[in-house]
Amino acid sequence: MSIFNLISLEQKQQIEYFIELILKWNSKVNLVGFKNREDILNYLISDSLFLADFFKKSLVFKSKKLTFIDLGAGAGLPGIPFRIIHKAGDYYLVEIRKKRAIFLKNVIFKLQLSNTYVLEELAQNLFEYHYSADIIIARAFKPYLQVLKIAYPLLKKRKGRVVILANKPKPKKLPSNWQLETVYSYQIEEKSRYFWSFKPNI
Ligand SMILES: C[S@@+](CC[C@H](N)C(=O)[O-])C[C@H]1O[C@@H](n2cnc3c(N)ncnc32)[C@H](O)[C@@H]1O
Repeated sequence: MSIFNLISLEQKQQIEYFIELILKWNSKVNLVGFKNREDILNYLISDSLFLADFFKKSLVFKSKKLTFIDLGAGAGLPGIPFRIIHKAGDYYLVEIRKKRAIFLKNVIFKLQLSNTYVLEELAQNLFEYHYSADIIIARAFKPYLQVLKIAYPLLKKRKGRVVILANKPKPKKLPSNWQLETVYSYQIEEKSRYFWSFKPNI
């Protein structure tokens, strides 16, 4: 069964509108490498749907009032399609490039995504600006060890989790202040992909 069968007609329409906006803006702002709807859907958006499924099934994430920080959001992946499905809590998309941040603000406005915000900041500065979160998400942002380093102070107070979208079943090595709590695996176009969910050792 396709992961797209798990979402409502309204969510499918919002995702189609998001793809339309990506394709429209992509001619002027370098957002994504893929140039057609099918590839964007298969290779970029599917991950977000599996991510929503992962959150739905995981006991750790049952609280409705979670705060999410999505590091290096780019064109809004995995954040925007995830947010179309998972509407609870607050969601911060962190993106340092101005044009991409403007695109993200435009998408949030057009799709009327509530409690979803863009931070045009360096991820490394968030702690200094007193941001913190329950869940830090990263897809194609930086090597996982760097993501964990940036995320650690942001999660410390809330005993949260870091979820990294990966192409390998598990990380090679892990710093002593982290443990790998869960690995969720799924397939896209017959290739395996993974969510690594890390818990800080506090
Ligand atoms: C390779 S793209 C991935 C985008 C998206 N997560 C995806 O999976 O398609 C990485 C994004 O992170 C942004 N970025 C890189 N370093 C950053 C930093 N230190 N703080 C905030 N954003 C950063 C880049 O501008 C870029 O849009």
